[in-house]
Amino acid sequence: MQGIWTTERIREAEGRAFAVTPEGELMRRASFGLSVQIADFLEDHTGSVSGRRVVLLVGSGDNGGDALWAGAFLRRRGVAVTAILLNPAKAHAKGLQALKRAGGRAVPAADGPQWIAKADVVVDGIVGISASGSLRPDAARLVELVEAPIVAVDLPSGVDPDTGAVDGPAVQAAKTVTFGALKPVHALAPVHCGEVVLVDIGLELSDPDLRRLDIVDVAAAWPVPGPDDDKYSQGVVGIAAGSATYPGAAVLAAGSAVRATSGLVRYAGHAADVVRGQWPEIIATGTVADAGRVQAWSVGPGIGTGSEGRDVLRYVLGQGVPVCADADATTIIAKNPDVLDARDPDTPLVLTPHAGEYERLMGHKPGPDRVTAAREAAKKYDAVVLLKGHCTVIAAPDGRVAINTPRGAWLATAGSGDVLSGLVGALLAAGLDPWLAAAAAANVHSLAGAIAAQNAPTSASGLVHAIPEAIRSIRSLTS
Ligand SMILES: NC(=O)C1=CN([C@@H]2O[C@H](COP(=O)(O)OP(=O)(O)OC[C@H]3O[C@@H](n4cnc5c(N)ncnc54)[C@H](OP(=O)(O)O)[C@@H]3O)[C@@H](O)[C@H]2O)[C@@H](O)CC1
Ligand SMILES: [K+]
Repeated sequence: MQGIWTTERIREAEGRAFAVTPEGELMRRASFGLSVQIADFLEDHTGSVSGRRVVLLVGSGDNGGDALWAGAFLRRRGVAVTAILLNPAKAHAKGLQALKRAGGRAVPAADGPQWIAKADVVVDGIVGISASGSLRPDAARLVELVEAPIVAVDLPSGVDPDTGAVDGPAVQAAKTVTFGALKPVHALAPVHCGEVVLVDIGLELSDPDLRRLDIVDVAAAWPVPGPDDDKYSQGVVGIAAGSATYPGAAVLAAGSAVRATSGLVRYAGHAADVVRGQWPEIIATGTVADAGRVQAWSVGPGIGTGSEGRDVLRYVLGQGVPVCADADATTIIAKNPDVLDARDPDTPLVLTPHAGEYERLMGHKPGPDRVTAAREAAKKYDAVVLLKGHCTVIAAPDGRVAINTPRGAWLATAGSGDVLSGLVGALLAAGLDPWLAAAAAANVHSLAGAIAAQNAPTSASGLVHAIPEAIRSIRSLTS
């Protein structure tokens, strides 16, 4: 798993590193690594390094210092470097001196536009981990003029380092070069960061605040049958979804569970005939009480929020097995919290709200800090909370948080959530830790979306059919 640390933790680690390294050494490591990455970027995008024109946007702190020092290193490789100083009096003095000594130019913001127009690459050294709020007007005016690709220093300026929130003008980078460790912005604002490259500067950090699942983690977690397994030993999942009028949710959630693992899938609900017709391998019954034993339930999509849905949810919560409560089940819980009385507190519960369902559950919107929002809901409901959005945040009641960074936005299609709930249910039935089950499901869900879409719109059915290919491609990395 990739660890991600908040800016507070990064600063603490920097403080420890400062105490044992010569003055300026950390910045030297950071800016040298940055210069190498900028040169690589130039090579990739223009075919050469020497003779190219790089413009640095330099703010008033060490982020600007990194940019200035990197500019000095790039001069040695024959790059023409111009620094636009947003606040000349506060520009990093030693970095500025180094750039000038190396033959670089420094100009005030008023002269910026003419240099920006001629740049092959623009480097964003406006602000780093001490950022607050979106870009200030002087910086925003210059960024707006940029047509060349931008390489961001540490993080794209204007994006909140700890939440990834953007509430005004912000840099949209093609590449972000960060130092020491990944920060939340890198997982939560992928569109603004572009490609993220981590330069090691020797920070020592443990116990990440957040995590991002590597594809190898997903491959290792995904249940694979052994020679002694049969259809029961791999986990039987029950799907309670859909209705006679709207059988689609049932077909998608149950089909997704079929595709996810080799365990048995039971379906219970009014869409039994349709489900059986689409998926002959599913044992389908009319009611949850008739469904037989399962190792986990996935309940909610399309069951309605009336008394019947309530009874179904109460029944599955009382079975002493892990439950993934999705869609209508979330709304039922929000409106009738007493249904949770049926739950044995020791059995895992996974809730999968989108922002609107979150608001129903918590009485307020998730807000810009989605990690804290998911953590609060996980605590309140003593459940794993998978907060849907462009980036999915998965919080466990014990405080663990995983971020699933999307692969494009193709998943924003009708029925996509039903597919996710089937995946989570199948992994819960296979016995995965519920937080890992939710995170791994989100990961394969987004990969299946990318495979199904192939740069054109896809459907939830397309997603279901792409699940085996997604699992295959993940497993190919480890086998
Ligand atoms: N420490 C280390 O070991 C290492 C650190 N390294 C580097 O240092 C960076 C952190 O540097 P830092 O702490 O000096 O502050 P930084 O982020 O440059 O901000 C500067 C000032 O900008 C202002 N400002 C705030 N918000 C703003 C906005 N929205 N738009 C515009 N301006 C805004 C605000 O000042 P104000 O104008 O409010 O007085 C703020 O104080 C880090 O990201 C990494 O790149 C690396 O070299 C590795 C070693
Ligand atoms: K920056």
